[in-house]
Amino acid sequence: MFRLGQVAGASCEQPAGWGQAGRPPLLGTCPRKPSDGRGWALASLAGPVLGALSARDAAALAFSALGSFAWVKIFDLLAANNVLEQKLSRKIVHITTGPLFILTWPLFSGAAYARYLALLVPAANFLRLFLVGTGVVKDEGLVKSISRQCDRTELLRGPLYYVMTLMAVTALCWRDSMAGMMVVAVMCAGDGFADVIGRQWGRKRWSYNRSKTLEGSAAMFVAGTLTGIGLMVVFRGMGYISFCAGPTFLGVVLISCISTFVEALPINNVVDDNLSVPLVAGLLANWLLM
Ligand SMILES: Nc1ccn([C@@H]2O[C@H](COP(=O)(O)OP(=O)(O)OP(=O)(O)O)[C@@H](O)[C@H]2O)c(=O)n1
Ligand SMILES: C/C(=C\CO)CCC[C@H](C)CCC[C@H](C)CCCC(C)C
Repeated sequence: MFRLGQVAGASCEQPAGWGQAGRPPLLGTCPRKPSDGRGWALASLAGPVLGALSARDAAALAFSALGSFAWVKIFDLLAANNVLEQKLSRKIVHITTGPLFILTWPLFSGAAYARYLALLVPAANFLRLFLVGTGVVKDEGLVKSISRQCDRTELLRGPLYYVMTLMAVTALCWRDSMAGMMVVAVMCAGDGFADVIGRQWGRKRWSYNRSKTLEGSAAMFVAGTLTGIGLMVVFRGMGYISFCAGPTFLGVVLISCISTFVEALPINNVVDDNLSVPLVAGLLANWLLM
């Protein structure tokens, strides 16, 4: 299989399977020459792009893209059929999609372009949220499963920031950086569990923010810490990162603690916690976990 590294590195090299004329095959067949020049130019571009993907990367991308669609759809159906309360459906999507997404990273090859391929999945979700949120595309199920009050414009805030953070983490951190794992741990599991536990069992309200509770913050701290450690252990097991457990886990605890404090600040009207929490966690992790 022909890889992108080869394309970038050796423009003179002609991939196996190209015809005598030096043109790319399109999905295994020889394309008929389109009548207009622009069409032929596009077909010529598509060939190398498709041909450049290894079977492994193509399968990983397909799995991640279909998985993201199917996962959100399951909660869309559960909320639509009132099996799950809408708020809980939204929070389960919030807690699970980020960690599941980064667990698909090892499916991709070691090619330099692999992270950008993986990034296409949150990017496609960004586009979907944007189109549905602005009303260009109608998707009541998506609105019901991930908005608080069945208001499509809500998709343009928390959920959109959430996928933007996943895009940033994929491009900047990828699988050999603990910072990305920590960001996903506190934004997804931490913030998500704060809501689920705080809403259900929260009693003691913070004096500086009456809408947040001690129980919610405790849940965020525990979930963020355990998910961060869990992701790091998994990626270490696969050989992508290495660390010394004692100081690293101490760093995780500290980052989780400070992120929990930031989440409970009364600043949600100024900056969404899908931006403030990952930003603080990412900066701290970059400093403490490198
Ligand atoms: N530390 C926290 C965080 C949340 N909550 C509970 O969860 C609810 C929603 O929390 P919040 O973070 O304000 O959620 P939203 O901003 O509404 O949703 P999201 O962050 O998903 O955009 C709060 O009213 C509260 O009952 C809590 O008790 N303690
Ligand atoms: C409700 C959400 C945030 C509100 O705070 C989360 C919105 C999630 C997106 C609609 C879907 C994101 C999908 C991921 C980029 C990919 C998941 C892949 C995996 C294999 C399930």
